[in-house]
Amino acid sequence: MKKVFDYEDIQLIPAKCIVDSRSECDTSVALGGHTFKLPVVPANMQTIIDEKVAIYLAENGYFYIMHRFEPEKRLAFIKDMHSRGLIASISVGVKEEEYAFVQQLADERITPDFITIDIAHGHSNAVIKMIQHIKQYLPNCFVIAGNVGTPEAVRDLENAGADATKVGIGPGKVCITKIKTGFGTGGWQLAALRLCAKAASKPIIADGGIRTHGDIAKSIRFGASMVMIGSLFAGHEESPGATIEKDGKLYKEYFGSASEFQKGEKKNVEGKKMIVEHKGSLEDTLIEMEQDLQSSISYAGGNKLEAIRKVDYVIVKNSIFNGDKVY
Ligand SMILES: NC(=O)C1=CN([C@@H]2O[C@H](COP(=O)(O)OP(=O)(O)OC[C@H]3O[C@@H](n4cnc5c(N)ncnc54)[C@H](OP(=O)(O)O)[C@@H]3O)[C@@H](O)[C@H]2O)C=CC1
Ligand SMILES: Nc1nc2c(ncn2[C@@H]2O[C@H](COP(=O)(O)O)[C@@H](O)[C@H]2O)c(=O)[nH]1
Repeated sequence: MKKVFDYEDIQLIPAKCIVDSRSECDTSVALGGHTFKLPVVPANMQTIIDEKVAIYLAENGYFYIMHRFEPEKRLAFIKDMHSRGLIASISVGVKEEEYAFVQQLADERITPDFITIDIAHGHSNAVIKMIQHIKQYLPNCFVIAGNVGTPEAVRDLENAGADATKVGIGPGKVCITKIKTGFGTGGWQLAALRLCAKAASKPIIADGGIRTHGDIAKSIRFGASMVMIGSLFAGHEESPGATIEKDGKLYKEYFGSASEFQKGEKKNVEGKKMIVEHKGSLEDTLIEMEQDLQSSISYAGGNKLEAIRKVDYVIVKNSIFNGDKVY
């Protein structure tokens, strides 16, 4: 069995600084022929992103992936984003009607810039078939496929034509897959990312388990091109989740895409609903993330994101917080 670790077990080792100010460090990243301000994408979940948030992110140079839980809105969404000169990035599942939707896009000569195939167990013939279907009908679309947790899965989806893969089965904050099924990368997501990245020949998106901004830098170090984040983006003024007042304090709801609440039935439930403290504006969080990542790059001894990939690290088993809470 391989030695495994997770985000809280790792510290990156500083290298000599080459910048005079952290503001000189460039956090931008290229994906699918576009350059984005941060290697970060809010999770394609209904309490994290809606049309308004997508427009805000796209207009301000951030990557986004719209969720797939209001399928009837997708066509109009793509047209609206394109009419504004913004990228269109949507999600699909693998059921029969999704094949018809992709066909409809092709018939109407509408190509979203990015399509993410978003299912729980992405190492499957269902996802391989959908990748091939999208590539046949929308060959210019950048396809992200997931979720997976093994090098074999990354290779299979890349070989089927995926342009990027999304890694993470069960590390999410509202995930109960690990408890309900006994499977996943929960508790060793960073080590799983490392194994997957070694096998990958295309970009990897690390998905789930990010609890601090430092975890973004650690994901980059272990091979991610981009990091998908749910819980840290939940609870903002702009977040679509309902606002709840409790004992005079404001909270917002954050629920799993496989929760009973999302599904509307108690069948194959692998997610839960929780409330998170109200966090203020999304813009402030994005700016803080950028500043923290600029600082990470400076500690890595560079002025670009790639510098982080080269740093050394130590495993400090479960001790980096010295018993403190994360925040
Ligand atoms: N990243 C993660 O760890 C996880 C994420 N999720 C999220 O929850 C949402 C719902 O996911 P999902 O249930 O896949 O979506 P869907 O309910 O749309 O299921 C997609 C298809 O895959 C099948 N399917 C799902 N899981 C399995 C499995 N373990 N084995 C075989 N077939 C399977 C479903 O059939 P059937 O329902 O009949 O089995 C269905 O046909 C997604 O957004 C997903 O990303 C969910 C769990 C884990
Ligand atoms: N097992 C489940 N995973 C889920 C569900 N809904 C979303 N997700 C995954 O979690 C991440 C976000 O993780 P976070 O730690 O940043 O909060 C998200 O991108 C999905 O991959 C679910 O119901 N069950």
